[in-house]
Amino acid sequence: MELKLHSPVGAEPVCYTWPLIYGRGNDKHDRATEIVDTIRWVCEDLPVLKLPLENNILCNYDTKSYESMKSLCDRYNKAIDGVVALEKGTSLPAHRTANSPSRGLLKHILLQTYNSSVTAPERLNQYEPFSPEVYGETSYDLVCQMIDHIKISSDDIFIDLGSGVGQVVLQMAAATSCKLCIGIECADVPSLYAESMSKNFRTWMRWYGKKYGEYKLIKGDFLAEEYRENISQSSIVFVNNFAFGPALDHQLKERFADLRDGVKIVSSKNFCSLNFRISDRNLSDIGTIMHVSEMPPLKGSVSWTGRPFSYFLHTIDRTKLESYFQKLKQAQLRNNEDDNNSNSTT
Ligand SMILES: CC(=O)NCCCCNc1ncnc2c1ncn2[C@@H]1O[C@H](CN(CCCNC(=O)Nc2ccc(C(C)(C)C)cc2)C(C)C)[C@@H](O)[C@H]1O
Repeated sequence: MELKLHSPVGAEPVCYTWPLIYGRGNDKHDRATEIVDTIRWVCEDLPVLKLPLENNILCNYDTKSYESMKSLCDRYNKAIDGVVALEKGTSLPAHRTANSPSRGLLKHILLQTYNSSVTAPERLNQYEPFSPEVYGETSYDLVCQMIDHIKISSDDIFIDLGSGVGQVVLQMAAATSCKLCIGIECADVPSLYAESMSKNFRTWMRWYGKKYGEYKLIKGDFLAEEYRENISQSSIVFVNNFAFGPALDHQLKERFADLRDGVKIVSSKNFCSLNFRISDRNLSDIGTIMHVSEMPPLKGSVSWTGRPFSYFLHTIDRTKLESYFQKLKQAQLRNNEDDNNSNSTT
């Protein structure tokens, strides 16, 4: 037994097999709820359908009954076939100029992508600071806040260092105008899931008729020599380094020394002290070439320590170091003048 949903833009229908895998005790992964939410999201894009569907089918259905879900899907499909047929007639079918998904829709698509890809979440270490299982709970909104906080253009290349199953990369590819989004992940299980996440993401985005930028999910160790260039060519670097040790952070600082001025690094632990001041004792610190600031924690987000999470925005700026040496030189020149003056008067 299966349930089909026709695409609002005439792409291939998606199929769910019944019985649906019920959320492992949590409704956010309940595929039946996902089907109803999908119909609601399609209605958001098609106001002509919103009222009739809400009044007729979205008001009474039983997610535990196949018959009820079957009739829900059949009536949705009938309505959609009508709209798609109508659009086929018009000269400029609206969806040909695909738009980016709204933030609400993208959150739903990332959940659908996760549900259809990560079939055994227990195989992922769920104690990660941002476990993929609950991505939509806080990480999604957090990344939205980062997107609002840093100016992003189509000249930008984004990289997520240690990208897990790829949720942040997919979100950035669909939510920003970056010309390329890259994720590098070394562990086997998340990398394998990232492949199916990518496949299902493309299927869902095509099904909704939504556009997204180019992205690459790479399996590898981001410290490997072969990825130095991927990092040095990036202009926006995300690294959730909260649980990284000093050795790993040091290795990352080495890569950051190659980044161009203006490049932004957003992390969950700061790479240099917030009150770093250049002196002749810390000239080799990464702090000499970057400004760092603490970003406001996401409203409502608390970390497992109970304190609100805070984030750090680092911006590469070598003029800091240049002006330090300028001042040093001027100071030396003044000292020399004073010496000369004092010599000449003696
Ligand atoms: C071969 C080998 O294992 N060598 C050891 C190398 C260690 C360092 N190199 C690594 N290379 C590649 N991937 C590695 C290596 N270290 C570990 N990871 C992977 O990071 C993943 C965990 N990721 C999260 C995955 C999802 N992505 C996010 O949460 N991204 C993200 C980034 C920034 C933010 C903000 C802006 C808010 C700060 C929010 C979210 C973080 C915590 C590091 C795990 O799957 C690890 O396997």
